[in-house]
Amino acid sequence: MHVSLDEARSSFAALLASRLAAHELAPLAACYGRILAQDLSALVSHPSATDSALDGVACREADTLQASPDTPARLRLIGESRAGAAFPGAVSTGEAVRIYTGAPLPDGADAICPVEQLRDAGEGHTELLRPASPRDVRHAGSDFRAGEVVLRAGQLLTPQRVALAAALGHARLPVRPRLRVGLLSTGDEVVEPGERLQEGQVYNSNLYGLLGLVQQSGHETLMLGSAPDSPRALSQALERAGGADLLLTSGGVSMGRYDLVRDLLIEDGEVAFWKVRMRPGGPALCGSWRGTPLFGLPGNPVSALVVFEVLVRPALTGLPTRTVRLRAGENFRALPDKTAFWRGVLREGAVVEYPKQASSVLRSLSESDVLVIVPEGQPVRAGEEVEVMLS
Ligand SMILES: Nc1nc2c(c(=O)[nH]1)N[C@H]1C(S)=C(S)[C@@H](COP(=O)(O)OP(=O)(O)OC[C@H]3O[C@@H](n4cnc5c(N)ncnc54)[C@H](O)[C@@H]3O)O[C@H]1N2
Ligand code: MOO
Repeated sequence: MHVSLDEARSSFAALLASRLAAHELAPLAACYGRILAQDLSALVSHPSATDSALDGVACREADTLQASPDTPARLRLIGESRAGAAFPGAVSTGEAVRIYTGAPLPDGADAICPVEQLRDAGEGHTELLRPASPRDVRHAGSDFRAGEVVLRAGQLLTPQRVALAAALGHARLPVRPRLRVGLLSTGDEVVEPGERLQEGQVYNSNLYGLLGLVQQSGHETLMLGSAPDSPRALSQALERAGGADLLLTSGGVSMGRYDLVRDLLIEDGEVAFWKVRMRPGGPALCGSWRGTPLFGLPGNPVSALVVFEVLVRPALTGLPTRTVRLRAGENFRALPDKTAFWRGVLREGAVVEYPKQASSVLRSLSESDVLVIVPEGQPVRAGEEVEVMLS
């Protein structure tokens, strides 16, 4: 019986839940691509003191309101404020302090005039050619305040967010555990790239798609090679994954005599679901083998990678699939009982269909820009908006 996309996602997530529940502390430099496990608050405020956004002078705005090249505001220079060496005194009417970007604003000053708008007036004075601006004062805590939650549990740690975490004052971050994911390709016909290909054989492209996708999702991979179509060879290959948190297989989940992965689960584990209301990827299989969660991806190369994006990645990252809406540049057909994920190409601000949609055409993923999501029985007309995933 075919399950819905939501049922498939929650069923797989439930199988992984206990393994993903823990968290560990990782140094910042090891956090790229990992998932934050707890909310993160700022340990300090930024800026830590009210400071200047420009190199120039700090003064009182009221002294400079009429300043122009013809009627410059003449101010007496009384000192300097540098990052790390604040001016110790206060600025009074008619006075200015030289200041540099990021240096603390002296007491009494409320505005900045940049160096490009200054003219030397001799005798320890400077002339402002335009009014000093309070907008170039950066107030303490205006970016974030100590104690404020700035990053949220579940966020993917991109380089930008790791940089922000460093700015918040954290040296180590609570991250979700890395699962060890065993990857196994199945099929007598599957051959490693670099070897000689006989007629009827196919190179093991699925492995090289899945390897990268698992790593991109923040987890470790364990290469189990490929297994021929025999129950014994299959279980021997999976045994090599001792200690894996998840087994990811490709091929052998459809209706053929040699589609053996499901039999393996029936005999030595449990089937959580088999067949999902989606295309490509209908025959996806999920369950556990000897207590280890197993996801059986279909062998067709497009199906394997699309099922990963739609069903596997959300569970591995804990993040929902990110979609955007685009204008359809042509009609997209719907399937009566399956959500379709058609490969789409961006053209003139709209999305059109990639010409070859067969699940065996791996080029369709390489040459398309998005996966167009067409819900069951709801065709999309040209000009309407359609939801897409980046592929
Ligand atoms: N009678 C039916 N036949 C099929 C059905 C069906 O419902 N009834 N479903 C079709 C669909 S949809 C898909 S998808 C495939 C899935 O089949 P399997 O998961 O059993 O995969 P295989 O039969 O082993 O291989 C399918 C195809 O993919 C190539 N392949 C396999 N492994 C790799 C790999 N590691 N790298 C690259 N390519 C691979 C394989 O050579 C086949 O061409 O079943 C349909 N059939
Ligand atoms: O849906 Mo299969 O997964 O199209 O070839």
